[in-house]
Amino acid sequence: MPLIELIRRDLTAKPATLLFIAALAGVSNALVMAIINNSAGLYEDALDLRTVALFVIVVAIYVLSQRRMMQITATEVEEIIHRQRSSLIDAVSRSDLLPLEQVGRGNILASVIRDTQTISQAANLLVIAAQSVILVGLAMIYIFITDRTAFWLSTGFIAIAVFLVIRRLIDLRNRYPAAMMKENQVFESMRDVLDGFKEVKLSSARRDALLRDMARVSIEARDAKADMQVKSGNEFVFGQTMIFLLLGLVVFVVPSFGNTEPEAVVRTATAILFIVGPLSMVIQAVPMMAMANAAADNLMRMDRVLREIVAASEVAATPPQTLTSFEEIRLDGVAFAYAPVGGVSFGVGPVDLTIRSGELIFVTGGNGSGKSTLIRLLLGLYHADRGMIRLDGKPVTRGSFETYRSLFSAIYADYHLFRRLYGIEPPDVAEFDALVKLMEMGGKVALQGDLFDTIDLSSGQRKRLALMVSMIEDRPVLVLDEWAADQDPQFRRKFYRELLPMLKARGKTVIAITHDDRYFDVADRRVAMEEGRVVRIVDNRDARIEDDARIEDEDGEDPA
Ligand SMILES: Nc1ncnc2c1ncn2[C@@H]1O[C@H](COP(=O)(O)OP(=O)(O)OP(=O)(O)O)[C@@H](O)[C@H]1O
Repeated sequence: MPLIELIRRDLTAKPATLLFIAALAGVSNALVMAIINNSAGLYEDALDLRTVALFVIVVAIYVLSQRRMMQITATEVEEIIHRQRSSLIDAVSRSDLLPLEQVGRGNILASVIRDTQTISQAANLLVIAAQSVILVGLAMIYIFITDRTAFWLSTGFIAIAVFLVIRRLIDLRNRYPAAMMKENQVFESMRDVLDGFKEVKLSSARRDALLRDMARVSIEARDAKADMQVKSGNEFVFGQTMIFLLLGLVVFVVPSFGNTEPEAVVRTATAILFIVGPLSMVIQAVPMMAMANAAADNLMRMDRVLREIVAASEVAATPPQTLTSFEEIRLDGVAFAYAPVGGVSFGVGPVDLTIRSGELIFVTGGNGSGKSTLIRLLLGLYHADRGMIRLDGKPVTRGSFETYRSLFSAIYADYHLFRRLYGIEPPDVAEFDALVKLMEMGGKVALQGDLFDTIDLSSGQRKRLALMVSMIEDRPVLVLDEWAADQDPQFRRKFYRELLPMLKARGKTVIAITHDDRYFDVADRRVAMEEGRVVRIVDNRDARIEDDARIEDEDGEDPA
C-alpha cells in the first residue's frame, strides 16, 4: 500500500516502539471499559478500593500512552510530509526546463499542497483506527472465551463483511485520481483568474466567458468529488449495517444453536456492543485511508517522475564548480525542435556560433524567429537534439552543465525578481549606492542585508533592479532578453550607449536579444535569425575599423 510504503520509507521512530505504545493505549482503553462493565454488573454498595485503584492506574496508563502515541504520530507524519515536500522542491529545482513544463505547474502544486494535506489529516484518524482494531481483537478474544459458537459465527461474518468493504473500497480508490485531476484543473483555472485579474476587470464579456469555463471545470470537480463522498458515505452506512447484522446474529441466531447459555448471549452481545464504537471508527477510517493512500500514491508518483527527469537531466559525477572566466563558447551544429503542436514543429538550428570572452553580441530577428529558444539552448536550459556546446574546446556534457551555467547571469523576457539576494554576496553600502545612482533608482529601493525593502516598483524599475542584481552577481556572461523594451527613451539610450559599453569595458561578455535597430551598431557582432536559423552575422568591428580608417584618411593620416 503506497501510504504504508511512504510511512515505512521515512519513519524515524522504531516500529516496535510504536506498536508497543499503540498496544498499551489499546489494551488500557479496553481495560477501562472492562472494569466499568464488570463493576456496573455487581451492584455492590461498598466501595471496592482495589478496583478503584486499578481503574485510576489503567486510566493514567491510557492517558499517557494515548498522548504519546498522538504526539509521535503528529511529529512523524509531519516530518515525513516535510521530507517528501522538500524532495519534490529539490527535484523541481534540479529538473530540466522542458520536461518540467510538460509535467505542469498545477499538477506539481497539487501534489505539494493538496496531497500532503490529505495525508496529514488522515494520520490521526488512522492511529485511532489502528487502536480500534486492537480493541476489536481483544473483544474477539473475550467472545472466544465466552462462547465458541458466537465467536466462529462472528468471525465468519466479520471476514465476509471485511471482504465486501475492501471490494467496494477498491472501486472508491479507482475514482479518486479522476476526482483529483478535476481539482487540478480548478487550480489551473484559478491561476487564470488571479494572474489575469487586471485583464478580466476590463471586460465583462471576458469575465463572463472565463467564469463560464471555470464553472464548468468546477462543476466537473464538484460532481467527481461529491460522487466520491457519497460513495464513501455509503461505505460508512454499509459498515454500520454490517455491525447491526452482527449484533442481530449474536442475539437472534446464536441462541438457536441450542448449546449457548442465556448468560453467555448477554455477555457476547455486551462485548459486541462494546466494539460498535471502535468498529465504526475503523469503518470511518477506511475511506479516509483510501484517500490518503491515493494521495500517497500520487505524491510518490510525482516524486518518481521528477526524479526521473532529474536523472535524465544531470549526471554530474563531481560537484559543480563556479567558473570565473573562459576563452570561448562554441555552438557546434546545435539543433533543437519542440514537440509538434497541431502537427507542426518549430526547430532552431543547426547553429554554428563562437562567442569570445569580452564580446558584446546582439541577437536580432522577428517575433518567433527562435531568439529566446537559442538563448535557452546556449544557457543549457534546453538540451540540443543534435550538435553540442564546447567551452574552451571541451564539449559540455550533461554532467558538466551545472558548472557551465555558473558562467551566466540572465534576465529573461519573463524573468522573476526575487526580493532576497539568494546565493549572492550582498555588496557593501558604497558599491550599492553607486549602482543605485547608475541605474537612476535613488529613493526607490534600499538593501537591508540581503533583502530589498521593496520590489513594488514600475515595470521599467523592476527591470533596472534585476540588472542591478545581475551586476552584483558579477558573473562573466550577462544574457539579456529584450531588457530595454520597457525603458523610457532616455534610459534606453543610456543602456545602449553607456551601460553596455561599460559592462564590456569591465570585461563582461554580454549577449542581448534586441529589436532596437537604431542601436544595432553598439554590438561587436549581430546575430540575425529567421525561422530558427542564423541567417547573418554582422561584424560591426570591421565597419568600425573601416570608419576609423576613413576618418584618419580624411584627416590626411596614414590608415596603416
Ligand atoms: N514551450 C514551447 N513549446 C512549443 N513551442 C514553442 C515553445 N516556446 C516557443 N515555441 C515555438 O518556438 C518559436 C520561437 O519562439 P521564441 O520564443 O524562441 O521566439 P523569439 O524569437 O524569442 O520571439 P519574440 O521576439 O517574440 O520573443 C515560436 O514561434 C513557437 O512556435
